[in-house]
Amino acid sequence: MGHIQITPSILNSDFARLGEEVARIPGADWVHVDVMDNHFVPNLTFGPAMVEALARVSPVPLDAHLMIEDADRNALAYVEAGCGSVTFHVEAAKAPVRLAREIRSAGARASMALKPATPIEPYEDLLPELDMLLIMTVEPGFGGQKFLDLCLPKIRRARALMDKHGVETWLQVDGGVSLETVERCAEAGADVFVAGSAVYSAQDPDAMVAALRAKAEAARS
Ligand SMILES: O=C(CO)[C@H](O)[C@H](O)COP(=O)(O)O
Ligand SMILES: [Co+2]
Repeated sequence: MGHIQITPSILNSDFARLGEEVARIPGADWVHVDVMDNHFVPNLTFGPAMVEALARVSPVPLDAHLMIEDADRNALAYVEAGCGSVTFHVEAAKAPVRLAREIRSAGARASMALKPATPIEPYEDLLPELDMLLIMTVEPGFGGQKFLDLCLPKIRRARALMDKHGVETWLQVDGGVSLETVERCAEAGADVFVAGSAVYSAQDPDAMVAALRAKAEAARS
């Protein structure tokens, strides 16, 4: 299992002041950028030009979460925009192995996401192709939703499969992660934690990053 990483999502931050919003979380490991196309999910956010502008000012690297159809054709634009990690949804990729290899060849970490109802087992053999697996803990589309406890067994099963294959793949959780739920995720085997509303609704977002990290680290020991 990798070290604990905290990745605030800017989805619930102030879109009119994005440069200032990312400057409020210097203690984060990554900034999580939720790209939505109004087709794969019923919501619309940023495209590559906006992400490229954010990458230029962010104090930490960008972790793009692509909730877009036709990931095969569109994912590389986010590597070119300067993201250090690019996550595509397996439900939106026609050729996930080829896509993961293309993302890696282009110079970013390759990551694949699973919606809550998508099982991990059919994708076990893909784990060595991935730098990170994202297990969604809400239905993708919106920030501020309630954490789905029904996803915890899948996190445990994914961690067991990673151990079985001896891979270094990080295990990210995204959706409803807060001081109330972060321990459950860490105990189940997650090591990378996305938190949007928990971080940006806090008085001091960087202190919330530290508090989430402390809870996750304590849950693991
Ligand atoms: O991918 C996402 C939604 O589809 C977001 O990353 C996620 O919901 C973060 O926000 P919150 O922590 O408020 O749930
Ligand atoms: Co996300």
